[in-house]
Parts: sequence; structure tokens; C-alpha cells
Amino acid sequence: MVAVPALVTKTVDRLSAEFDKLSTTQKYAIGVAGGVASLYVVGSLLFKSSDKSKPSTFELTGGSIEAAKVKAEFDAYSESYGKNAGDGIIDRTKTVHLVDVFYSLVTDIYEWGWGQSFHFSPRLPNKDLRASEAAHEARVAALLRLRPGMKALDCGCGVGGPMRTVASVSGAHVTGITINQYQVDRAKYHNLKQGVAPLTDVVRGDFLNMPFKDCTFDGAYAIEATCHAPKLEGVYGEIFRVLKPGCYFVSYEWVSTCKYDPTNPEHVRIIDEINFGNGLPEMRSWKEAENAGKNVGFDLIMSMDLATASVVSGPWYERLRMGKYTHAINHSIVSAVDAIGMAPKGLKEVHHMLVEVAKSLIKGGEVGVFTPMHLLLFRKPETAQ
Ligand SMILES: C=C(CC[C@@H](C)[C@H]1CC[C@H]2C3=CC[C@H]4[C@H](C)[C@@H](O)CC[C@]4(C)[C@H]3CC[C@]12C)C(C)C
Ligand SMILES: C[S@@+](CC[C@H](N)C(=O)[O-])C[C@H]1O[C@@H](n2cnc3c(N)ncnc32)[C@H](O)[C@@H]1O
Repeated sequence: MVAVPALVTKTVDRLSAEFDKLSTTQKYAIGVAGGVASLYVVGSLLFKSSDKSKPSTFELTGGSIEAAKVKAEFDAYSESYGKNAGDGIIDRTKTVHLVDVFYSLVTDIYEWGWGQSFHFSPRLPNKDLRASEAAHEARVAALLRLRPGMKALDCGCGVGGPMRTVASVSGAHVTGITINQYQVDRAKYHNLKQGVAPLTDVVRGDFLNMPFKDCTFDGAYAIEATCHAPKLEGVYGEIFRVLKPGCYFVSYEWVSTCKYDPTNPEHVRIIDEINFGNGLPEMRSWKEAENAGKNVGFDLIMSMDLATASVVSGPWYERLRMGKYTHAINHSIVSAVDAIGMAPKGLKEVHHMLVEVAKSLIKGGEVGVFTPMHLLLFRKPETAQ
């Protein structure tokens, strides 16, 4: 006989007593919910797909961080943010390392619950999420005037969703750079599987110090990525260096809008929460982003917030708002997988951070103080070296 600890028997007794007090409908509802959850768990275990196009619930990892260290790395990440609203990352020299850690922690969860493109998009009328996403990415190829035979740079490429669209629609070759090795592996896997490998390459590196020669690329873009740089001039300056003269750089920037009031505590709180839940050192204003490009030598060609540019497209944060209940269900699933010891310890806390940041992003969008898609189109002058 197996000895059952007294604490367990006591807890079971108390739960049964509580269960007895419920009405028949409540008991029935709990039974159905339990059944669905068990079916989900058993189904996922039995029918674990060999298709690795997205991790299953039981395959969520800490990216490049070994499972035993996930909790400690997440705690260190959390502690790197200041206690006062507006502080951001206290020691900015640690930003690049912390961003690398951040992406190890979230990449599987992003792919699992969002997809292969780690960005937002305006929702186009009569187009589904994927079509709206692809249109947002294809706009980049058009703005850069990419053609077959050209070489483009994807600065902060994630697992390569945008890269695959840009290369496919333009016929140009795209090299992606990301600070996170796990993302390099995922991006290469998807590129190969989707037949885009011949037009793509992915390297691990720091976009503040890129392993490319001066004047290498015919175009460069960054989709919701340069917001991670400790200083925008640092990354913009590197992009300027590796671009050929006369070529374009387009960025979808995460910035505060002209509605942001630094003396309004609610605005400050929203931005602070967005910084923490997304691995940002601080939030820049759209004007600071424009100036950063000009400061490194670019000509500014176009500057507009795509969140408000078209009156017929739906808000970028609608997808998050619609997913509110799914996020809660996802949290129960991650917690259950954690409870049975099938997820790295700490991943539940990472997921909780994402549930919370989804709320702050929605708030930032609704109040209008934040946009993840301020379009900046720059050109390196013909005369520049
Ligand atoms: C550009 C960046 C990332 C932008 C977005 C791709 C991500 C921002 C917030 C993320 C998410 C929030 C809630 C998660 C949910 C709780 C989980 O169950 C499934 C994944 C989420 C939907 C997740 C997906 C990606 C985001 C929308 C930043 C980092 C600069
Ligand atoms: C939100 S993701 C966007 C990814 C991709 N652009 C997309 O839209 O799917 C931000 C990306 O920036 C990269 N990044 C952040 N800081 C970086 C750095 N210092 N050097 C290189 N890549 C960096 C991250 O690794 C990640 O791939």
C-alpha cells in the first residue's frame, strides 16, 4: 500500500466537502470543464505533432536558456527594472543581454499563441489577421523598392515571419539579424520548411555592432525591434553604415505619441508596464525617433503613425482585446502544465507577465499614448560614404 500524506487526505476531504455544497448545475459545469481540460491534455500528449511549425503546450521551452535556469533568469530580468514608474532598465549597459534573455523566455510562447510574425498590424477591412499581417510586411518591400538581385537587411528579425514575406513578394535576398540564438535556429527552420531558404540568411549578432561591411545592403528595415536599443542613434548609425548610399531604411517604431503627457501618472504607468513586459530599456517619443535618424545622417522621407493613418482600418490592439479570454485560458493551461512538472519552472511567471502586458498594450492603444507602428522612412544621401 502507498502511504498517502495526511496533508493530501485533509485537502481532498475539504475539497469534497466544498464540492458537496455546490448546486447540481455548478457540479455539472465543473464536470464538463474538467472533462474538456483532461481531453485537451490527453489529446495533446497522444497527438503531439511532428510538425514543429509551432511548439505544442508541452514543448514550451526557455529558448536558449536551459530549463533549470529559467526561473532565475526571469527573476534577474524582473529585478533589472527600477522600482519607480519611468525608470525602465536601471543599468542600460546590460540591455542587450537582458533582451537576449527576454527573447529566450518569450519566443516559444509568442509562436504558440501569436504566430511567426512578432509584431502588430492594422486590421484591414474584409481581410483576416494573416492577410492584414502580410500586407503590413509587404508595405516594407514596396517602400524599399526591393527587386530581385537586391540585398536587404532585416534588423531584429525574430523567427523570420516578415523576412519570408519580404523576400517572397520582392524576390530580393534578405539577411536577418537577431541577438537571440534560439530565434536564429527557429527562423532557419521555418525558412527551409517554407521554401524561402534560397532567398534568406539569418545571423546571430548585435544590431549595435553588426558583422557586415560598410555599404553592403540595397535596403534595410526594422519591424518593432529598434525599440530594444539602449540608444536609437546606436542602431540607426549601424544601419546607416551598412546601407549603400542612396538606399532606404524603413522602421515601424514603438514610440509614445503626441498624446503622451509625462506629468499624467496614468500615462507614465502604462508606458512603464509596456517597457517591463516587452524588454524595452525606455520608451522614446516619435519626435526623438525622427531626430535620431537625422542625427546619424539620414534624410527623413516619411513619418506617420500607421495606427491612425487610415480611418477604415481597425485598431492594432483589437487582436489583443479579442484574445483576452484566450489569454486567461492559456494561463490556466500553462499553470496546469507547470503543476505537473512538464514546463520549465518560471515559465508560468513569464506567461503571467505577458497576460499583464497585453492589458497595458490595449490601454496604451485605447488612450492613444502609445503606438507600435510609427512609420519612419529614411534615405542615406547619395553623397554619403
Ligand atoms: C514587438 C514586440 C512584441 C509584440 C507582440 C508580438 C507581443 C506583445 C505582447 C505579446 C503577447 C501578449 C499576451 C500573450 C498571451 C498571454 C499568451 O497566452 C499567448 C501569446 C500572447 C498573445 C503574446 C504574443 C506576442 C505579443 C502580442 C516587443 C517585444 C517589442
Ligand atoms: C519584437 S521582435 C520583432 C521581430 C521581427 N521584426 C518580427 O516582426 O517578427 C524584436 C526583435 O529584435 C531583436 N533584437 C533586439 N535587440 C537586438 C540587438 N541588440 N541586436 C540584434 N537583434 C536585437 C530581437 O532579438 C527580436 O528578434
